[in-house]
Amino acid sequence: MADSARAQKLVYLVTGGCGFLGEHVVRMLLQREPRLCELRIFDLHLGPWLDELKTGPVRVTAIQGDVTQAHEVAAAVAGTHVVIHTAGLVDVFGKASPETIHEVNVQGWPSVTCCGSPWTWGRKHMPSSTFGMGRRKKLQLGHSPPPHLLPSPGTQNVIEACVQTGTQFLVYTSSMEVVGPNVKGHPFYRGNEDTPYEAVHRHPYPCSKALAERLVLEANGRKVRGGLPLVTCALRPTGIYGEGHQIMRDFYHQGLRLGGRLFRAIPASVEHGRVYVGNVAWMHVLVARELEQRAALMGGQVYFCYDKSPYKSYEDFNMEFLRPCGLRLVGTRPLLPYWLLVFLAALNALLQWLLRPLLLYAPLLNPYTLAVANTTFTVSTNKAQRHFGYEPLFSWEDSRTRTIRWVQGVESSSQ
Ligand SMILES: NC(=O)C1=CN([C@@H]2O[C@H](COP(=O)(O)OP(=O)(O)OC[C@H]3O[C@@H](n4cnc5c(N)ncnc54)[C@H](O)[C@@H]3O)[C@@H](O)[C@H]2O)C=CC1
Ligand SMILES: CC(C)CCC[C@@H](C)[C@H]1CC[C@H]2[C@@H]3[C@H](O)CC4=CC(=O)CC[C@]4(C)[C@H]3CC[C@]12C
Repeated sequence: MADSARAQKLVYLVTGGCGFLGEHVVRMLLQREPRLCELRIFDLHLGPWLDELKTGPVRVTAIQGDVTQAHEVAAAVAGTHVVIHTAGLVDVFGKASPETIHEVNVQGWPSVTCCGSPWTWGRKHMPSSTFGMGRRKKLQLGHSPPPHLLPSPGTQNVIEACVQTGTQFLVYTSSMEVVGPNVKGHPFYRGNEDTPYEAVHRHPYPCSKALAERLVLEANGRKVRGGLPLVTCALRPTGIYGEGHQIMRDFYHQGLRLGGRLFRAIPASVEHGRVYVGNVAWMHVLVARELEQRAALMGGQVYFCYDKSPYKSYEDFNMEFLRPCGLRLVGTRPLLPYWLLVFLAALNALLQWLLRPLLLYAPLLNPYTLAVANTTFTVSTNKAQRHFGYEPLFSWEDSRTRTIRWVQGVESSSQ
């Protein structure tokens, strides 16, 4: 590496750096950001694989911490140039309470009802939101509590830490879920960042991501310590797949238990947007790199994460990896009628509620996951290419091969 590049000595922080996406972002930064001199990895749970990174030329600092603790976040952020905030509670199965999801993903404001939904978490109510646009001024998510009333946790902590310690660049991992699918099951077909879509959420996870994204975008332009403006932007991956994808692993094991078969539940015509984890990581690295030079263009913007992965139903897409590992998908049409799936999903939700005092019952199928899996949501955009020159680093063939290899590794390691 050229001395001049190294001389710039950039310090990066990746929150959630030990998660599925976070680990790929960390590895990508080490491979593809020549100006890096220190990489801080902040996570609730640190992985043993971090040790192998500590022998390279970049100083790797692992920090066990909790984003809901303002002082821990501030200590980790102090002295960094760029923060990539991927940490989050990704829970659509009802494992965590709505309050916990909100606290980790957004801020410590336990009494917020999200996005015009009847999903009441507490006393306050927020009106409906309109999403599907790239510009901050169009966001209509209702009124935030006044800042002096905000306790600190979650994404709010990360923003405040940047402001207080003088870190100028913040990249936030948002989600397609910020847009949809909405509770009405409207399809979003080949949409882009400007496609109008009625984003109405009921579930705590998309609500929390939508609120957090708004906080991040609204923070763009705030003066950080030293007087420079904070530059923020948000990346919205669709369903991420690739090495380390827990749900893929679960489907694989379920298929093995069922004698090498999975049973089609969702019509093949329902398309679901997917993106390879390596390309999502690459987009994060590129955004972080370009934010300084293109602050006026990129600050306060949202970008869908996309690549050349084909548009398919959730199950058909998974079979691209599971078929070469010996599984087959039974049925060209769903085996169970949709009304029965709706009934089973509702039954699961009821059982979860009844059993809660005794045990955690969190199956894959619930009314929310059924609605998401059963609604077409695909993106088609080139905004990232136009704004910061993004091209997928991994072709579809490459992404597929890497994922298959990983699933096959899961198989051999579990034997
Ligand atoms: N998995 C997916 O398909 C998609 C994920 N995303 C977003 O990408 C981000 C990363 O998601 P994944 O890697 O899939 O999830 P993950 O669960 O594998 O990673 C999240 C990481 O955040 C850490 N974390 C959780 N709570 C924390 C806390 N209080 N303090 C510090 N660290 C904490 C976890 O320990 C974990 O390592 C999340 O923000 C998620 O909302 C967005 C779109 C799709
Ligand atoms: C037979 C069942 C009906 C099939 C259930 C599949 C579901 C578990 C998954 C279908 C769609 C997934 C979600 C989607 O990819 C979008 C997501 C974005 C995120 O930010 C987090 C994860 C997720 C909500 C993802 C979760 C699993 C599905 C609901």
